[in-house]
Amino acid sequence: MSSLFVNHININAITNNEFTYDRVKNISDWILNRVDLRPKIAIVCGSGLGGLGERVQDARIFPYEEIPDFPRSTVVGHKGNLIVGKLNEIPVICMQGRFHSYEGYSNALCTLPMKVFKLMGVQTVLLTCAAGGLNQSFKVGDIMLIKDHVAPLLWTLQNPLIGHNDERFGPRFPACNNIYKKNLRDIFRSIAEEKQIELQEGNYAYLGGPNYETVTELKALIQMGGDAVGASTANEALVASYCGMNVLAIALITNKAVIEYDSQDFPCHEEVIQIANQKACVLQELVTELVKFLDF
Ligand SMILES: O=P(O)(O)O[C@H]1O[C@H](CO)[C@@H](O)[C@H]1O
Ligand SMILES: Nc1nc2[nH]cnc2c(=O)[nH]1
Repeated sequence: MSSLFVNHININAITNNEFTYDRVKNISDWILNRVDLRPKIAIVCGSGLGGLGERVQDARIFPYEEIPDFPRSTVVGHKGNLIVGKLNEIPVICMQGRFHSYEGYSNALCTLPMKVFKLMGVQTVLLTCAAGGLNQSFKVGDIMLIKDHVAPLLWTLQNPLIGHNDERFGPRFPACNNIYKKNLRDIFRSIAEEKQIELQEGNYAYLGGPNYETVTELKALIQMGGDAVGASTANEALVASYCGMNVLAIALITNKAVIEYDSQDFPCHEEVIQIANQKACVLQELVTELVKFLDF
């Protein structure tokens, strides 16, 4: 089987024709052949949130570069390990670092792990991310449960579902009005309530990055219904849902969107990582409790 990569650059930029069922199955079998556990829950750690992976016990750690046909993590705050083990006694598979389209990966490649999870037998995908707060009532450090997304990039040829559709993954025309499952959000909310952790809920706006947004773009995203903005998660949620898996997604608000022109404030990745690191333990606590309720 020939590699999809030339010097780690994805040569399959537009269609997902190269991500055949057999090729994805090859990756999924490669992982399953190396572990005894059969996780039904997958967790994706966002920028600065990889500490969750360190909570996984009896862990088998696979650096991405060891996994056949897997992309590499190139972003600070994304370690690039796939971890299989137990969180709170529950079998999980955890991505310590994700792939973003601004790294030069097509959205089809960014979301390849979702298809791998599907073929491994995963039923629930838990996505985490760092995001900028568009909703002016949000504070830095808030945790936002994602209710829905708006993703202008996915209205274009960047949509990861473009190309040949293999029905063994999902339908040609998937419905998307119910991606982020209410029952999972309800469970997460009740865990937060019990722990007296304040929770926000809102819509995630997805842009490709790598630049942070202009003031006018931010205003447009607010008009579109966005409460937080980032460069991930929505593409993964779309593909996970298309594959028939349950999706829960949580954004940590690491910065407030600067929606005044001529402001001297500006976002930066160092601050995103710093805030994510500071607040990661709260998110980790919630997720560790949550997995007990997802292993059905
Ligand atoms: O979405 P995650 O991977 O958490 O990362 C977020 O943080 C980075 C910007 O600081 C962007 O990649 C944005 O998407
Ligand atoms: N695009 C984008 N990604 C982020 N990740 C964390 N904060 C932000 C932000 O303000 N914009």
